[in-house]
Amino acid sequence: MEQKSKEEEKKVGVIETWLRKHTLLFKGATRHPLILSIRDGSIDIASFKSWLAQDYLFVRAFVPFVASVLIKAWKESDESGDMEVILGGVASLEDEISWFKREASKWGISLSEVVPQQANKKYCGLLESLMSPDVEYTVAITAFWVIEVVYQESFAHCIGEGSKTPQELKETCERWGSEAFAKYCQSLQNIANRRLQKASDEELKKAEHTFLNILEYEVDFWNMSRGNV
Ligand SMILES: Cc1ncc(CN)c(N)n1
Repeated sequence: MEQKSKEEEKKVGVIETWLRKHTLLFKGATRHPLILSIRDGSIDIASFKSWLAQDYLFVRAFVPFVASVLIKAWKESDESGDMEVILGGVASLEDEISWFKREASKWGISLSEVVPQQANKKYCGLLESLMSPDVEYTVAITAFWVIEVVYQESFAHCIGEGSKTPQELKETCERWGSEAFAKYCQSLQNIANRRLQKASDEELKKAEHTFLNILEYEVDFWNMSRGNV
């Protein structure tokens, strides 16, 4: 793909430029066969249950990561509104954890017995490395946005026009596919874009590397559940 000049990137927004440049990988993470199988109704429920159990563990590790982004916003942000957006994210994770517990009990999953699989451990390890105070706010908020937007784009696809998502999975898809979640992701994207526009070349490079890393880890995360097909 053609290289964009820095001036062009500023006008379009760094994230939009990356999304165009890395369309294939982004599609790989947001149109994974597991998601497509939810949308067309062919999903194997064992795969869904496996994803649910692993994601519960992931979300527990995601909470301290989001808290670390909040601390970075407090210390480094040039806009006070960032904190409110991130705080909203922390607050909604409490509800999300309760939802996972209810959903797990609905499907007969004992969450205390779930063992993290390799791809999950690796991804949680990445989250932990991103919590380091050495990781700049710009890189951390970009990571936060991409983690959230992968789920938003994926699950919105399952409830879009023509979807045959089974009734019992619709609530899951609504959780991340809703308009409200899309708006929240847009707020995160706006913060990340604002920061990236002012970032040094070195910071930009680190943020793009993290963006790509996360997309790959998301694909691996979906793949874990496919092992059950
Ligand atoms: C693996 C994964 N990625 C993203 C999300 C959305 N918070 C999630 N729950 N799990």
